[in-house]
Amino acid sequence: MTTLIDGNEVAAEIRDGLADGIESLKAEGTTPGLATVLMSDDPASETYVSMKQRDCEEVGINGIHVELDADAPAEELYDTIDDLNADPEVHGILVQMPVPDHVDKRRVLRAIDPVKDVDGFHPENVGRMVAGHARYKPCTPHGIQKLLEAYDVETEGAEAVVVGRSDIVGKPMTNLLIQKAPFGNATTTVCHSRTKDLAGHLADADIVVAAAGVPELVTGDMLKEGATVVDVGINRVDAATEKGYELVGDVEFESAEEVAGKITPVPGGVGPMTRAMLLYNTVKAAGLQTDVPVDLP
Ligand SMILES: NC(=O)C1=CN([C@@H]2O[C@H](COP(=O)(O)OP(=O)(O)OC[C@H]3O[C@@H](n4cnc5c(N)ncnc54)[C@H](OP(=O)(O)O)[C@@H]3O)[C@@H](O)[C@H]2O)C=CC1
Ligand SMILES: Nc1nc(=O)c2c([nH]1)NC[C@@H]1CN(c3ccc(C(=O)N[C@@H](CCC(=O)O)C(=O)O)cc3)C=[N+]21
Repeated sequence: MTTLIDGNEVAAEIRDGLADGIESLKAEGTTPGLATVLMSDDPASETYVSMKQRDCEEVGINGIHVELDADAPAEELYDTIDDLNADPEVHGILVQMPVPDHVDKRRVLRAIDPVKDVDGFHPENVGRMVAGHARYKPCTPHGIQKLLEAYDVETEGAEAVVVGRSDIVGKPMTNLLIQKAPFGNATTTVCHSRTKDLAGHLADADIVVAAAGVPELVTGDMLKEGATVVDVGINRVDAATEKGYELVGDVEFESAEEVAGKITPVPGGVGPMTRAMLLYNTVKAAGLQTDVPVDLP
């Protein structure tokens, strides 16, 4: 029997687990605040950001949203970040990626005060994570570790294959999986667009994390019997639905489900976990900035 990994359920448990920390902060006069900054007309980005704001409201985090025109001068974004860095009510800042081409993405990541960088993308935070003492683990890979924990997936000694090497998913996921730490200790292979024999690598994998942004790249025939399959991909493909599209992952669910031991769906798998871990990092950030001890789930 294949187990469906329910990201909505585990994300709800994480959100519940944040209530005590949020209470402790409020008792000391602090409401955790998360600022989201959107500089894009992309409808998918707009959807994600509004979901993040709704999550904040649900758990009692103060959500602040800033929207900039996609063709506004880059300076407007840099100035916005400076203002949010200086605002004591803002404990976490997320600039939705991608930013327009005329904006220097690396400058954006460096501009965010590292203690408010709840994405964990600032070079200082990347360095800390790689060195094994993360301040904020990046939300998607951290959420995946929480899913593995919730479904008793043993990573120690496992063969893991990460498909994709992006700065926001593939690289940090690989880093966490190879760490000498809980939900690490996996023997990890990273595949990318120049990989010659993706199927050959996948055939040996006990754990597959698919984050390529290619609809249904990974199919059941490539997988090892009983593998745990984590599908990060969120691809909008044209379909005769009310919205005119449907979401598909980087894994062909129908064929993969036949072979996998445990598998995440899209939607309802990794996506809700990414959002839950953003709330987690925001509560942690508020604790660090106010010296209030907070218990985290
Ligand atoms: N569920 C969630 O919470 C999140 C979902 N996503 C989704 O996850 C997917 C990946 O996102 P992200 O990491 O930002 O994407 P990027 O486009 O930044 O990176 C994609 C990676 O996949 C590799 N790749 C592309 N094609 C292939 C292929 N045919 N075979 C093997 N590797 C390939 C690329 O290789 P190369 O480096 O050589 O170009 C690259 O490393 C997207 O669908 C995105 O929407 C992203 C973030 C969070
Ligand atoms: N600075 C920054 N940080 C990010 O974390 C970040 C980013 N930029 N840019 C884009 C990607 C993508 N991402 C998602 C988060 C949640 C869902 C999510 O909640 N998905 C739901 C449903 C989505 C839907 O219905 O459209 C699900 O999978 O069930 C998806 C994608 C965060 N990202």
